[in-house]
Amino acid sequence: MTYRLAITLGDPMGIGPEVVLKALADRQLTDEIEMTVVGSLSILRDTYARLAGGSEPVANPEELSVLDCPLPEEIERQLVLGTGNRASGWASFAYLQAAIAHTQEGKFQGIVTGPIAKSAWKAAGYDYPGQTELLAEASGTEQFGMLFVGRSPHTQWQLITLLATTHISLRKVPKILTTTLLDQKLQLLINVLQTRFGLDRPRIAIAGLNPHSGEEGQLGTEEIDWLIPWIERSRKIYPNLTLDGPIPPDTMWVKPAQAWYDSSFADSACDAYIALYHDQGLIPVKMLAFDRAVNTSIGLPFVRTSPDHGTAFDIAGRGIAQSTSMKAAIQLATELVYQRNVIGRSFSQDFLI
Ligand SMILES: NC(=O)C1=CN([C@@H]2O[C@H](COP(=O)(O)OP(=O)(O)OC[C@H]3O[C@@H](n4cnc5c(N)ncnc54)[C@H](O)[C@@H]3O)[C@@H](O)[C@H]2O)C=CC1
Ligand SMILES: NCC(=O)COP(=O)(O)O
Repeated sequence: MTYRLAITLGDPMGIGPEVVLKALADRQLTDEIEMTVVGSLSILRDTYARLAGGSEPVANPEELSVLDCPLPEEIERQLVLGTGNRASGWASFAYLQAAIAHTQEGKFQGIVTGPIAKSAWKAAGYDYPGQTELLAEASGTEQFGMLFVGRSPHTQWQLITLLATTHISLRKVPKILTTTLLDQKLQLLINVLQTRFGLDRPRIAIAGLNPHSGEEGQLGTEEIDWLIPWIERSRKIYPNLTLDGPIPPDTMWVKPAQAWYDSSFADSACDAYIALYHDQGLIPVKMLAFDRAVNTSIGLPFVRTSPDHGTAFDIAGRGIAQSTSMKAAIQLATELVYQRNVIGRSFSQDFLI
């Protein structure tokens, strides 16, 4: 069987089209699996015309498989390169919807999404916190997670980070974090570590919520009230698992940072890290691996990955966007599609960036 990935352009006025064309110029990447770009051919042609002949190779859209999503004239007129607005939000939403519909028909086994601006979606009337939630809703998935995977170019050690909560205001974090939510996220994480990453007895670290994990209640009581009891209960439920924590959130990232640069620290680092809220997890991930981390949605009935960066409107059209995170997203999606669909196939370490 031939496996196929859909690659959406994301916001057409951001760097999505540029990083897609740069990534697809990499032959090694495109040899592994068939890929179809989902977006507007007119945008791809404009991007190619701007970038071709520059310092970095770019794929020619005429030589790619493209699922064209032509834009209505009224939308096209409102597009402004480097700006996310109602029209660009309309377009990026349409691209993702098309990719989902074709995936559900069985045309694709996975989707790699270009970055979108949530504010542009909102301006276009689409009220979703992000692409993850649309993918979950469209596929009828109630329990899903946002996982970031980055492989160190220095040591090959992998930083795997699950966000227990995602796109919500900081004020809401303590209200939304419950032991039921953590049960669901932990179960999803264990499942993906075992089935997709081959980690049968994973060691997982979980961050505290408060500074110094509450300092025995002096700086906050969530740890004493429910987080420590939840960790103790989870250790009994999953005896094959090592669950460390709650670890003071500032120091939790010291060992991963050491393992990122020096393989002699790999054994003291954990297989995966659970951050309780968006920035607690993504500041260290982006500090270490902004150029190569991949956001993957777990729990969906198909594979979904995305680069970790956003639309970068500030550099759109300048030809200087790095495509390494998009390449890593395509590579990880390829690996996950094969792992889901081809029993027993595994990839060598050097397959991944
Ligand atoms: N997967 C997705 O769809 C994501 C979307 N976003 C959205 O992106 C928009 C902009 O978010 P920001 O916080 O500004 O983050 P951003 O990642 O777009 O940009 C942050 C900084 O990094 C630079 N940068 C980003 N990607 C780069 C690349 N590939 N090569 C070179 N430089 C790069 C930008 O120029 C900017 O200076 C927001 O609307 C946000 O919601 C943010 C993260 C992920
Ligand atoms: N910070 C991660 C992010 O914004 C990705 O969101 P999503 O569009 O993948 O849901």
